[in-house]
Amino acid sequence: MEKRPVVLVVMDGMGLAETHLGNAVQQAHKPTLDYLYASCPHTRLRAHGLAVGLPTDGDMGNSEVGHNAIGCGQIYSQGAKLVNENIDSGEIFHSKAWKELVAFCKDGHKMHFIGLLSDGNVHSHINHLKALIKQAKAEGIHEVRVHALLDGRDVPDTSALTYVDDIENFMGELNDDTFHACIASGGGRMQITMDRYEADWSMVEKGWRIHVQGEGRKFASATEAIETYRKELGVIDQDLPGFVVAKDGEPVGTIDDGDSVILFNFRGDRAQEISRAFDGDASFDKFDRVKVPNVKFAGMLQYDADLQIPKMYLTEPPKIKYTLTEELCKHGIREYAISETQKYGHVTYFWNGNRSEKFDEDLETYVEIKSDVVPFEQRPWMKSAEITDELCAAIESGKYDFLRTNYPNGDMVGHTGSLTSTIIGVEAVDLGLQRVMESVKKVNGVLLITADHGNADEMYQAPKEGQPLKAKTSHTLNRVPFIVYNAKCKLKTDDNLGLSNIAATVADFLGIEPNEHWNESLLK
Ligand SMILES: O=C(O)[C@H](O)COP(=O)(O)O
Ligand SMILES: [Mn+2]
Ligand SMILES: [Mn+2]
Repeated sequence: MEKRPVVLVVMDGMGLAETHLGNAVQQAHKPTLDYLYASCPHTRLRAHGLAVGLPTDGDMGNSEVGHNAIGCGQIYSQGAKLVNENIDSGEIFHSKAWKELVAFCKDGHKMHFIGLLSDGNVHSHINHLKALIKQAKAEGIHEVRVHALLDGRDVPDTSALTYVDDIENFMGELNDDTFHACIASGGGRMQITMDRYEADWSMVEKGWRIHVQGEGRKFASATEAIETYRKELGVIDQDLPGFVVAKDGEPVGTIDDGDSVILFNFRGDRAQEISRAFDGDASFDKFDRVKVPNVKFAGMLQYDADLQIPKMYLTEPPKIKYTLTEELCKHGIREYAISETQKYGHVTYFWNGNRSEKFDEDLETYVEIKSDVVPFEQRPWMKSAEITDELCAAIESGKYDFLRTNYPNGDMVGHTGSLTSTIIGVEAVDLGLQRVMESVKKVNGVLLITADHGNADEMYQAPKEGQPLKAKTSHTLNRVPFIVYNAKCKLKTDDNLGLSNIAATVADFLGIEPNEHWNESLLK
């Protein structure tokens, strides 16, 4: 095959749904995508469940597992599954980290659990938290404090109380004369603690003050905080401000010297910054931690093995080998990756099997466009134009053989639950694609277009008879497109094909032999 530059575009969160109702992808004015579907080879891929290493086909896809699969051409058991197995076998409680943390806080100190309180299974699962609390009691811990990040992004938008009630009932049943567990602090996941890719460290600082120092608005319970904020602000769970649970004016669970802290999220992007705040020495300068308690800290997983974030962890992360980048570097292929902050790590860190370091400084170029820190329903176009400017220039420069990008709009705007804004987000992507096509055509390249999972394709929850439609903020279980522009080819259409079939396809178009460990190419 003649050597031509290959460009791969991931339209984050733009899946394929049958229904038109609430489908921002279908409802958008998208002449470019319409043209591509009408005139170019295309197929559908699985982007959820077993096809991306999740426990069951009931699990929706997400960016981590999606970009891992695209970037390594294989299916690895992912965090959600590995933690389940580690807990089911009891191995987790024999890990070095668990033993050290238990021993450290046993006498008169507290064990803290910080994490996303839901069953979304994207960053965490409430069942994992329950298993850890139960075992903490069994091993003689007296005090447990939960710092609950409220979801509403991977689960229904106002479901926080379901999970708060669930964990409080669970802890209530365990509580007795020797053991006391309760919620100590929390807040919406888009307000505190769970920033990613250094988009907004002030979120992490807010979380630190609330969880560690007990500094924030005080309430008698998490329920009171949620109900009060909902009444006052009318916002959905992910946007609820931080709160501290207090009794007689005193926080019930600050993080103090001698305590142990477990971050029970398994996914890495939104877990790294708070981990760095806990693990960081005196040189940590992202915000003023005021006082750093002498604690032992562990993550549910190690979120970046090269950078050792965090140093202690309960579950071994998937060891993703034979990545596309590694293989392309061996062949001297010059790579270019670009996105805006919110998805920058998706096309670098997740893409390369959760490694943020480059394989080859000379062959790889990474570009980050700074994301705005605004509610994305107010700026649904996000940085699509700026990404496109840079990408088109890179394509036309002739300096790169393989270029990739992620347009975040369908996903980031989709998560806000606003159908109108998400339609505009999809239109911004469509405009970007049109410009990318022109550049690809100029250099006689090949353009591949796909998505990592659905989101914008279903903006309403399943309708319930007699009730008004409710916004849906989470991802979907739908298939995603795979489209080839400017290359004559025939694509396979088997129902079992998924994101892990893309790596070999890219290799085919670049004219190199796919790695033997990769799943088959989509080319017939
Ligand atoms: O972290 C998030 O924003 C959501 O939980 C998942 O979205 P992503 O998998 O598309 O990043
Ligand atoms: Mn995504
Ligand atoms: Mn998403």
